[in-house]
Amino acid sequence: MGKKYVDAETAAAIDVALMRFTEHGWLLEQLMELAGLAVADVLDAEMLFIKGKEDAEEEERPRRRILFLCGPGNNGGDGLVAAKHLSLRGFDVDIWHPKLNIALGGALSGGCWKNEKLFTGLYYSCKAAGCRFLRDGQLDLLVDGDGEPDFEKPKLLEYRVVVDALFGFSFKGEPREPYKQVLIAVSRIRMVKTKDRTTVLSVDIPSGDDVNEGPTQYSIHPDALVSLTAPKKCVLQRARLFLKAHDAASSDLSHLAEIISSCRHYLGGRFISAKLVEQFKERADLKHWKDTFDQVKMRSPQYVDLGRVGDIVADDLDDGGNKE
Ligand SMILES: NC(=O)C1=CN([C@@H]2O[C@H](COP(=O)(O)OP(=O)(O)OC[C@H]3O[C@@H](n4cnc5c(N)ncnc54)[C@H](O)[C@@H]3O)[C@@H](O)[C@H]2O)[C@@H](O)CC1
Repeated sequence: MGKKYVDAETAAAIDVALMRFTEHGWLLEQLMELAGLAVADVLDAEMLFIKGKEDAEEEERPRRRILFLCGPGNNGGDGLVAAKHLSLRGFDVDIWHPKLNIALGGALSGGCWKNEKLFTGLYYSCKAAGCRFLRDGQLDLLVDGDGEPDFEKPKLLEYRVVVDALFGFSFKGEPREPYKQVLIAVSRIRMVKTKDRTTVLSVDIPSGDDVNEGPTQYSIHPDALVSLTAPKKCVLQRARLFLKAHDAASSDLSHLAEIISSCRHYLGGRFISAKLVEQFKERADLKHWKDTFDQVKMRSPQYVDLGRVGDIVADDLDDGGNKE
């Protein structure tokens, strides 16, 4: 019973199995393209929640600006794919990807980045789609809505949406720079109380979370999360934290509870076959997520809307899912 939420080790093993040539035969490029496409589709749908998109009049265009924060691994690659698709759909897309900046500057050449060719290709397709890459130091991390918009050095709050594609299921330990300062800045966005503040969307894992243990002091608390293949344990830990914080007397904790529970949760990356379910049945309940996708077959091929993280808790408490 249980095991619906997968741990870091199982998520990595599923990834390896999917890409084993004679087993499931997926290529990383294929998985990443579909994962990134799901993120783009979710964001497009999310825009209906986010006021200001409806008519794309010229004066509204800054409201359609999206910033992608991309980390050094494949989570960052999902971000690049989603950025490309959204730019092709008419959004103004900026990308912060420090590892690509270093690679393109020549410092990472010589084969020390296994997927350099894939990422360099993504760089050029993002550029061709109209995305702008921010140079080092070009992003103003102050979470301060005042002052004139500065196209050359945009502030986080000038974006309508910030996409957190910093870290996925291989994140470990305390974040290193330059990512640490960015995590701290983005986590502050949720504290801004203005009506149309920047929306934060996380890819696969809210960055800063310990994949198995859940939120840490560096965690981003997104408005929306797109889990890929199957939600990870940190989502369940968030749900547990929500219940604990919800019952607490302190107003800070109840604010945190509200933030966690209101996060909208989606599932993308439809890669689960009956064979994969069978292969991993001792470690994970992938059948549950395969069925979840199967139920919505034709309506949204790229993703499923799972409701709010707070709602998932209630379901899981009912069926005892993942209780150790
Ligand atoms: N099976 C799936 O559903 C798919 C997963 N994909 C994505 O791939 C992700 C996993 O990719 P990766 O294994 O490359 O891992 P991540 O993208 O999680 O990141 C690994 C990178 O982060 C660095 N890192 C780890 N801890 C750090 C720390 N504390 N401070 C700074 N840097 C740190 C590592 O050195 C490595 O460069 C998933 O979360 C998902 O987003 C997709 O690309 C393809 C499909």
